[in-house]
This record gives sequence, C-alpha cells and structure tokens, in this order.
Amino acid sequence: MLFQISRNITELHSILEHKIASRLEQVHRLKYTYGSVKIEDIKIEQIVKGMRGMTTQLTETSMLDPEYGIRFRGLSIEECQSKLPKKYTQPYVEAMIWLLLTGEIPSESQVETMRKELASRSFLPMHTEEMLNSMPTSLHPMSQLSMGVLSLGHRSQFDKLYNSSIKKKAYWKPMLDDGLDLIAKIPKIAAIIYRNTYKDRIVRKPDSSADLAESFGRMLGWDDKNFYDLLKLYINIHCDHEAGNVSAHTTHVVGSALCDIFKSYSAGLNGLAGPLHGLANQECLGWLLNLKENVGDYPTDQAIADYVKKTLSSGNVIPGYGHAVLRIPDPRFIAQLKFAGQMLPNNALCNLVAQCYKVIPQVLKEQGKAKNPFPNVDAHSGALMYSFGLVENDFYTVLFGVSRAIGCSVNLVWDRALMFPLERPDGLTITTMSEVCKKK
Ligand SMILES: CC(=O)SCCNC(=O)CCNC(=O)[C@H](O)C(C)(C)COP(=O)(O)OP(=O)(O)OC[C@H]1O[C@@H](n2cnc3c(N)ncnc32)[C@H](O)[C@@H]1OP(=O)(O)O
Ligand SMILES: O=C([O-])CC(=O)C(=O)O
Repeated sequence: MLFQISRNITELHSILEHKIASRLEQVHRLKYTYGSVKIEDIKIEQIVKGMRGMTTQLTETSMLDPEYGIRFRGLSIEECQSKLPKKYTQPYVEAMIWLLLTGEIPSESQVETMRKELASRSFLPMHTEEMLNSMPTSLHPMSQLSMGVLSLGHRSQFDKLYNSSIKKKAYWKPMLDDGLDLIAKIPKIAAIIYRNTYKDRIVRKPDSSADLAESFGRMLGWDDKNFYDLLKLYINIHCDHEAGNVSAHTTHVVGSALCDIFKSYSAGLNGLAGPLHGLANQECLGWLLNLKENVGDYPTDQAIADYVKKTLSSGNVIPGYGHAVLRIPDPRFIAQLKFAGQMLPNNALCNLVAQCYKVIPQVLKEQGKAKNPFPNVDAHSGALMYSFGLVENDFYTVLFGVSRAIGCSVNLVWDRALMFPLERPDGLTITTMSEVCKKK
C-alpha cells in the first residue's frame, strides 16, 4: 500500500471521501455546465488597486462578508463559541480544525480523536530543533518560523508520493497527512523560538495529555488556565479569513504548483510577516505603548485623538485599523474585547484599547481616506497577550502563524481534493492597458 493512514483518522478520512465526492460533482458542473457564465466585470481601477472586490477564488472553509465579518463554514464566531465542544470558556482548537476540514460540528469523541492524533505528531525532527537552536536571536521570529516550517519538508508524504504512482485524485490524502503534521508541530517550533529568543532556551516537551492550546501554553512557559483559554480564543479566531488575504492566497498559489504544504506555508508566513498584514499586531502594541507613554494610563478622548492625528500627519497608518474587505468593526476584535471585559475588567491597557475604539474611528472618518475606519483583529490581540505577561511584541505574528497554519493547511487539502489547477492569471504592460483604455 502506497499510503498508510493512522487508525485515529480513518473516520475523518471516510467523512472527507464522501464530502469530496459531492463537491467534485459541483465543481465539475461549474466547469462544464456553467463555465461560460459571467459573474462580474473587472474595472481597471480594481487591477490598479490590488484586485479589491474581484471574485477570483473558490474556497470551502470560510467566507468574509464586508458587513458581517467572518463565518467559518457558515458559522459566526459567536455561533462557533456556543456550538463547538469547549474546555473552560472557549472551544477546543481541535474542534475548529474538524469544523474547517469537514464542515461539521464534531462530537466530543471526534475532538478527542483529533487531539490524540495531533499530540502523537507533535515531536520535531532533530535537524529542525538543531537549526532553530543555531539561529541568531536577533533574527526576526517570523524569519525563524518560516525556516522552521520549511525544514519540516524533508518528511513530506506529498513529495514522496507525488514521485511515485499516486493518482491525482488521491493527492489530498498525503496533503492531509502533511497538514496534520504542520498543525501539530508548529506550536513546538514557535515555543523554541520564544524560549530561545527571550528566555532561558529551555523548552518543555509537548504535553500528550493536554489539548493543543494548553500544550502550546505550557511549552511557552505558562501555567495558567486563563492563558490557555486566551490561546484557544486567539488560535480559533485567527485561523482562517477567506482565501484572498495575503498569507492564505500566497500559500494557495505556491501550492497550486504542487509544492508540499511546508514550502507553501513557509511562503505564506513570509506574507503574514508584512506590517500591512499579520505584523500589524506587533506594530499595534508598539503604537499603543507609545500612546500610553505620551498620554498616560487614563487619558481624555481628546488626548488620544490628538495623538492619532500626530501619527497620521507623520505619514503613518494607525495599525490595527482599516481593512481591505471589512466595512464594520471586525467581529474578531469584538470577541477579544468581550474576553478582556470578562477576564481583565480593570486592566489599564485593555481599557485603553476600548477607549481607542470609541475615539479612533471618528478621527479616521474625519481624515476621509480609510474606507473602513474601524478596528481589525490586530487592534486587540497584542494588549491581551501583554496583559497575560507575553510582552515581547515581535513574537506576536508567530502566534498568528501558529493559528493561520490551520486554515492554510485545510485549504490546501481541499485544493488538491478538488484538483484545482496551477494558478496563473494574465498580465498587461501599462502601455498596453493604456492603449486598451483609449480604444474603449
Ligand atoms: C490580519 C490583517 O491583515 S488585518 C489588517 C492589518 N493591517 C493594519 O492594521 C495596518 C493598518 N491598515 C491599513 O494599512 C489598511 O487599512 C489595510 C492595508 C489593512 C487595507 O488597505 P486598503 O484596502 O488599501 O485600505 P483603503 O482602501 O481604506 O485605503 C485608502 C487610503 O486610506 C489609508 N488608510 C487605510 N487604513 C488606514 C489606517 N489604519 N490609518 C491610516 N490610513 C489608513 C490607506 O493607506 C490609503 O491611503 P492612500 O490613498 O494614501 O494610499
Ligand atoms: O482578510 C484580510 O485581508 C486580512 C485579515 O484580516 C486576515 O487575513 O486575517
């Protein structure tokens, strides 16, 4: 047999086999029955402005509505919180993984199966640990993470089987195996980076009796169930955000060349490390601490507004505000605001975030540039981590990367299952496009 699946995931495999067969039929119909149907026109403006509002991708796992926010397999964040099996106040990350993969709410026993499967895969190969341990601590944690993930590729089942006689319609199986490996191993990579860069270089082993978030929290060095809860919330809300965001899109494009998950997601992580995307959470905390230093712990609204105007007049963006798609306050921000209100009602930094939410949208509206003056997910995450003692803000995007590995992996599994082709859009030179415009 070319490909051996672990006994733990035989049920998951058969659920997926079934779902994939029916989705393949739909994709077949889209391609052959409706192939010539036009769904929208493209304006020059959209091409010049970074393809905003152009529908160009098929995705299974989540959809982003500008006026509502993210829905994971049709469920809002609040619905996920109330319907998925949970520990303490937040759903298990394993439950979210199951939901994204299958579109179904898992039972407690399916969550436990997923937990065991991930725990059994959570060790790292020796060369990955040695490589991480040899990295200079001055190298940005996201560069370390991207290389750590890339180094896992030596045992890619997808690479191995691609070079054997595996059929195209079965590519998703080794991709799932690699995806589970990536999701299981990335917390340990992140923990090594954290302990090496900021602490004593001693990292606890993954805890095979704990769930993914708790084991991750322990490896980072925390013994605090509220922190594990925060990690569950953080990982669940950051794991997927439709297909067009920079990290997911990059992973998808690289994967479309039939790269394995490790090469594809390593590329995605490099995109996540940009300040207009995931790195905004690092920038955001820096900005917030500077604000606090300038205006004190309990500023007036006017003092905040003045500081925001100063940032804008120096030509910088307000990190954590605005969004390429959303036109409302990000529900992921609201979920964190609620968590902070319940867990840390008297925390000055989190209360400052809440006060900024009252003040900043008005200032951005008055400036009149940002299409969305409201906070996005990054406007809160750093303040929460900081308040739980994780104060090293250049590590924050690594946490984001641990989470986004889930959505990106699940999407690659489905990309291969639906046999999506190499992605290769056309381009025009500026001169040719100008000529096309003149003719029209
Ligand atoms: C997980 C995530 O990736 S969420 C996003 C995280 N990034 C940030 O928080 C960084 C701050 N925000 C931004 O830079 C932007 O809002 C982005 C990158 C998120 C979205 O970019 P766009 O879709 O181009 O935004 P939009 O169409 O509203 O931009 C129009 C103008 O408003 C400006 N603008 C948008 N957001 C902001 C902001 N937060 N502060 C100041 N100006 C802003 C843009 O820079 C642009 O100015 P320009 O015309 O001089 O180039
Ligand atoms: O959707 C986007 O473009 C950015 C974002 O919020 C995410 O990737 O989480």
